[in-house]
Amino acid sequence: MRGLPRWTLVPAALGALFVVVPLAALVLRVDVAPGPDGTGGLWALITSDEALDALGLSLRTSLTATACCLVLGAPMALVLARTTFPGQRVARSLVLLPLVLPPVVGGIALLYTFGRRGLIGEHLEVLGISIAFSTTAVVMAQTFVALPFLVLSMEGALRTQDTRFEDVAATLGARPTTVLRRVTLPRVLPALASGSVLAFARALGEFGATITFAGALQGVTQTLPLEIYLQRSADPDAAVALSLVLVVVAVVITAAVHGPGLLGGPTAARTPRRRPRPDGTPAPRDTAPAEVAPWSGEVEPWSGDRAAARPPVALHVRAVVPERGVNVELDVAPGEVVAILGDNGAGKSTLVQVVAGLLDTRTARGSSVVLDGTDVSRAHARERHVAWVSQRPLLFAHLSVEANAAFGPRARGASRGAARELARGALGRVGIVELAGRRATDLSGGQAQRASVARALATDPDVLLLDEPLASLDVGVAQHVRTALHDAQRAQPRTTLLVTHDLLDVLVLADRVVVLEAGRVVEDGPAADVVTRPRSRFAARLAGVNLLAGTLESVDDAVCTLAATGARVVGTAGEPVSVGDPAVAVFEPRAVGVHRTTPEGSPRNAFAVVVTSVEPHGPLVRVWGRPAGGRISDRRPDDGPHLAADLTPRAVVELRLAPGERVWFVVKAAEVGVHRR
Ligand SMILES: Nc1ncnc2c1ncn2[C@@H]1O[C@H](COP(=O)(O)OP(=O)(O)OP(=O)(O)O)[C@@H](O)[C@H]1O
Repeated sequence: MRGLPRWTLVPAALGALFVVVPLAALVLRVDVAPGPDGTGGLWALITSDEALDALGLSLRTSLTATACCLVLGAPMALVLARTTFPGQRVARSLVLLPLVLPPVVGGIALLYTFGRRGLIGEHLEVLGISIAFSTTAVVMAQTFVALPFLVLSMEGALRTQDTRFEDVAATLGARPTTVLRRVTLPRVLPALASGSVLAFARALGEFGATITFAGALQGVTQTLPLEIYLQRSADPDAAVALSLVLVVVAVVITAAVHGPGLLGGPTAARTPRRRPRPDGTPAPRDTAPAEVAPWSGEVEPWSGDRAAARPPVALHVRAVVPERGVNVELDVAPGEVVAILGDNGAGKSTLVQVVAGLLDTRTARGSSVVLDGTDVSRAHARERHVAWVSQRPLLFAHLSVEANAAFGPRARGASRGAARELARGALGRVGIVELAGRRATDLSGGQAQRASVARALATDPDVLLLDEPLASLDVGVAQHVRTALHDAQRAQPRTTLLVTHDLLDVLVLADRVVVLEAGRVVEDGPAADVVTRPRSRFAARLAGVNLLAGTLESVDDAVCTLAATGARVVGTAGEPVSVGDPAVAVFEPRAVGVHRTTPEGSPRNAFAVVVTSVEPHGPLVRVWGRPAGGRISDRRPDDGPHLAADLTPRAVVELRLAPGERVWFVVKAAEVGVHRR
């Protein structure tokens, strides 16, 4: 009752009674015992020849109709949920029409299609095939009314499924049919099962379409609902007894769909089953750092068949996706790890999707991907030999960890044994070979992400695409996975694009850094340079330094003046520069002094700022400010550079610094490094 108004109980109870009382009345009307003359009685009535014929026919035809619904309905649901085509809404409405049509209308429609003089029936008749008023007609009538139940149930489940699982399977080399069989269908199995049960139930209870299209011939077309209807006037007791049989069947079916733990009913909540550990303690939950199995650091020998001989490949990508404002061109050297950085929406994932072949060619028109000199732009994701690891592990929940890792090699045609060996080798590389037998759902966040990396490595990809693989992990767990990635790369250098927002990833994993801004490359250089001498605002933020961009106005020996947005910055050039060069001025937050009044004398830069936040930063306090007119007048304050100053807590108290205060940020010219953009 939590949170529910009490009055809802009344209509709810009335509704329940409305369903239960008529059923109770039916049950009470049944004469279980035979009459005084020894005839009648429930058992005799439901075991009469007519009743058994009708029940047998109903079960046979309903099962056949359910099979037809599966064969036709599952592909229909797949097409409706996973494709787009003109007139799709209309097609969907037509498919679901039998749900709202009176069944008798369906029967008439079938008659005019498959009857003797029907649209198709008259041609079949010439061939000696007569459908109407046969058992086949019963099955067709039942299929006609039951099909939408299966389509609706499965389409709904497909629409809510995360299609990235299928993307992963494709990048692992699986063909569409393999993806369907091994990834899509297992994931919608509960919906498929409940849809089938509902279709079976609807077929079993079907009356109107059947009597119109198939008639009522005992043993041929007279199903149980027809038998009940016909007995109603001849023998009401028999009709009631047979109705009870249908009620019992309906109860069993309802229990199968909604009963506890059965076929994905509501009480069978999809919480992943966690196996206890051998010592009896519960299996670990996701993302709990303390529960990540300690990694021994040992690296198992790589047993990939192609690994030893094959040198890493070079990658050239031109990602042009106009709808997303992305236009990026990139060359990656063999075995190089390139970190792709940038703000949210900068185009990092889009770049990765283009390389993986996960965008349709219309969306990514103008894009091209060349691997080791071979143009794979038109190749399907499965043919590119490019593996993709995303922020979520996307492990196939119905498979073990080892089967997940073996998925790629199997999809590429390896035998079971060979795939298993490759999977174990890859799991060993990321330090979780001892988890091979676990279900994928029984892993912590860090273990799952390592398994996901192993699954990618097991295919020995030409290019590894890591799209924020550590972003969803706790710090400690991320460190485990980062180390695993680092060691895997050291053991076998692999051309890699690593999307990240984390400086540690750059420092530990990347050879080179590319920064994207609004779909364009704004910085590209060796990781060490980008971190120590950032040229883009994003890289400066990552490296924890202040950055102002502009054009060099004057150069006097090493001292130069940069005209930044509405301000002049004086600094020292660490490389040869000339007037007119686009350049950036970079300075550390700890070099910034904060003053309440305009400072006097010495070659200093002073920027009027409005304090935007004050936050702890190790033993110091970081004061963030946004230029506020004066030395820097930013026309778009929201886009203006944020400047940081690191002060002692005492200085913050003395200056009474709080968001909204106007102060001066002051930095000596000698502390400002200037370099070309
Ligand atoms: N499926 C999509 N359909 C249309 N536009 C999209 C789609 N996915 C992303 N975009 C848009 O494309 C641009 C680039 O998005 P993308 O996901 O590549 O950025 P990102 O750098 O990976 O961002 P984040 O760091 O938030 O993941 C954004 O403007 C985004 O809104």
